[in-house]
Amino acid sequence: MFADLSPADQAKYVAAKRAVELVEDGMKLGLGTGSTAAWMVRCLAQRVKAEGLRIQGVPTSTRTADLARELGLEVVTLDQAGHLDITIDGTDEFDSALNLIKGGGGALLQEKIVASASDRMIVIADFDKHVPQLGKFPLPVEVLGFGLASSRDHIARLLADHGLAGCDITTRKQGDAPFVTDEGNFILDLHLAQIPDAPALAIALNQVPGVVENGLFIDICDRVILGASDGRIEEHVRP
Ligand SMILES: O=C[C@H](O)[C@H](O)[C@H](O)COP(=O)(O)O
Repeated sequence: MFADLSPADQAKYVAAKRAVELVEDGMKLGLGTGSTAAWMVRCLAQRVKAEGLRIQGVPTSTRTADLARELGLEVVTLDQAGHLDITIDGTDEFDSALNLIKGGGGALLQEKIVASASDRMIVIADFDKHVPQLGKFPLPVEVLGFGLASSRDHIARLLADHGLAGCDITTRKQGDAPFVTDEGNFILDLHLAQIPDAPALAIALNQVPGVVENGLFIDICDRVILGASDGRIEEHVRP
């Protein structure tokens, strides 16, 4: 199943496999979204099959739900599960405080709800995702379609107040059409380059009418597991 992987996939697999080792029989899990999280779903399905684990999974996107079902995992909604033991997800960036930028795949809203309903959030990634300061990866913000231009202008003014004047804000596209999230909303990508005060910006963005959620995950992630293509693993725990 895991033969002939590219170095990038080997790194993701190594991190995913390690995270799945922390899963115990009877747990309810949040299943993240993205290429790294997909490896976690595959590794989890393999363990469930081999060891007969009783696991319920709450997916954070239709993509992950489809993959989990295809591999035979039991999929339930967050409300059916109630409380979750662990969410395992990927990230686009993380800093040394284990704050994250997520949403490169557009799943940030369900990811944040699911991670926040979990006792622990474990992030899996390759070493390149570790940054000294968040912001190089464009910050995704999920917004309602109603009043999109007005919300974008409001965000631009807010960024200026946070010392980030003049940053480009783009509407995410899928082909020629706007990208639409699982919840039927749009994504604005904020090209900030650096975010001097991520906790403050995360709170401020969610005050803008029309903003549904932003991709800054502050004080949510408990542990990051990094994998490398040579099998090396590094773990960071939130101080
Ligand atoms: O919306 C997508 C998620 O936040 C992903 O977890 C994130 O973009 C990382 O994806 P990948 O593992 O493919 O780099």
